[in-house]
Amino acid sequence: MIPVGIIGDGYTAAELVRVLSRHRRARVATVFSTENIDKGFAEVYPHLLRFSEVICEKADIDKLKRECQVVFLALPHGLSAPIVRELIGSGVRCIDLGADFRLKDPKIYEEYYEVTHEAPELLDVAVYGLPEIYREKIRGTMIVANPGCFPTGAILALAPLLKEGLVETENIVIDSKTGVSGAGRSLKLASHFCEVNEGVKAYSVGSHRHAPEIAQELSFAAGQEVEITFTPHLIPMSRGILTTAYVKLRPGVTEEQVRQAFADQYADEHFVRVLPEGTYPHTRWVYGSNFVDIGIFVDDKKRRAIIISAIDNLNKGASGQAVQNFNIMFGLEETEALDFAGIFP
Ligand SMILES: NC(=O)C1=CN([C@@H]2O[C@H](COP(=O)(O)OP(=O)(O)OC[C@H]3O[C@@H](n4cnc5c(N)ncnc54)[C@H](OP(=O)(O)O)[C@@H]3O)[C@@H](O)[C@H]2O)C=CC1
Ligand SMILES: CC(=O)N[C@@H](CCC(=O)OP(=O)(O)O)C(=O)O
Repeated sequence: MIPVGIIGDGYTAAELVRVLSRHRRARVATVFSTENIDKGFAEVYPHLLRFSEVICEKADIDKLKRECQVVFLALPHGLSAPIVRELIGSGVRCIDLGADFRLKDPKIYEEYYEVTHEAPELLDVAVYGLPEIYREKIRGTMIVANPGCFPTGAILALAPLLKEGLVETENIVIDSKTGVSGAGRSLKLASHFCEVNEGVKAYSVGSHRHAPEIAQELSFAAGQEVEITFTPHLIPMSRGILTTAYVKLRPGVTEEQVRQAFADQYADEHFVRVLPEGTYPHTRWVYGSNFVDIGIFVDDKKRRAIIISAIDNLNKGASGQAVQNFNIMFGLEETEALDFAGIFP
């Protein structure tokens, strides 16, 4: 069994422990906490009773170096970078669920996250952990930058079209709706029941931190700079992200070419389900699972494609994808511990 450590005991850590509890080759050796030290993880999250015996501990990086082959960092941005530097120095591989290693340009990171990057020399060492695009690089890396939740849904919806040069690289509009668990477990006014229930609102309009991450990865796919407008909306549900993206078709591009681009890109991708024509994703079809569902509509008259994706923000948007990356890094079956359907209805 491969001993793994988890730093953090929030929602993504809980989803990691849930997924890893059915992993046949991994054992959660330790979970670090600040507020639940000495409590059983299943006491903090009773849905994990009988699925986890691990006790929350005070952070001790030396213990991770001694006992773990890989560490999942489930911390707010800014905290992971110095820890990752120390761990990889001792040969411990790291999967960072936060944002510290996703943006290749430290200036953009500092502009959007408003903190100085503490390990900019590692940005080129880290591999962006989207297996459907970077699988080969993920295999050999010491650091996986697990993607943000919105970027996972948006990039998988658009990369095939940009890679094939089928759509314009400007004026791409990406509209996402997210469940509240995306904000984490710690208490915040914006995720208070009365602030969220029975309503929908846009937030971080024109300034969300995931916009440069999406633009970076779509630009890599296109081989040229891609310009996007991204607006997230908070929806009164616990899990799930539905993303609707609008792109302009290049002259002469046909619906068949659009559909073929998705078929080609995702033919062998277990976790990407391109839905049949006329069927559009529902967040409940991926609830609790590592799947991303994609629906395609081509409006030939308006020369526009509308691509819709659905993910579970805590699973494919965070912890499921992190375990998928772990499986790839350690040469395991990529679907290990992850091959289950969502819960519906
Ligand atoms: N929730 C989601 O859907 C997704 C989250 N992510 C990212 O994953 C990371 C974890 O998110 P999530 O689990 O949802 O967040 P939570 O708020 O649920 O948990 C955050 C964890 O970080 C710990 N923490 C906070 N501040 C400190 C500190 N100063 N020192 C040490 N530990 C600290 C918290 O412990 P304590 O409260 O005890 O201080 C808690 O264990 C974040 O970077 C997030 O942006 C990525 C994709 C999706
Ligand atoms: C509902 C909600 O607040 N969602 C979060 C998603 C954060 C996240 O998952 O991403 P990082 O890892 O990049 O912080 C947000 O919009 O900031």
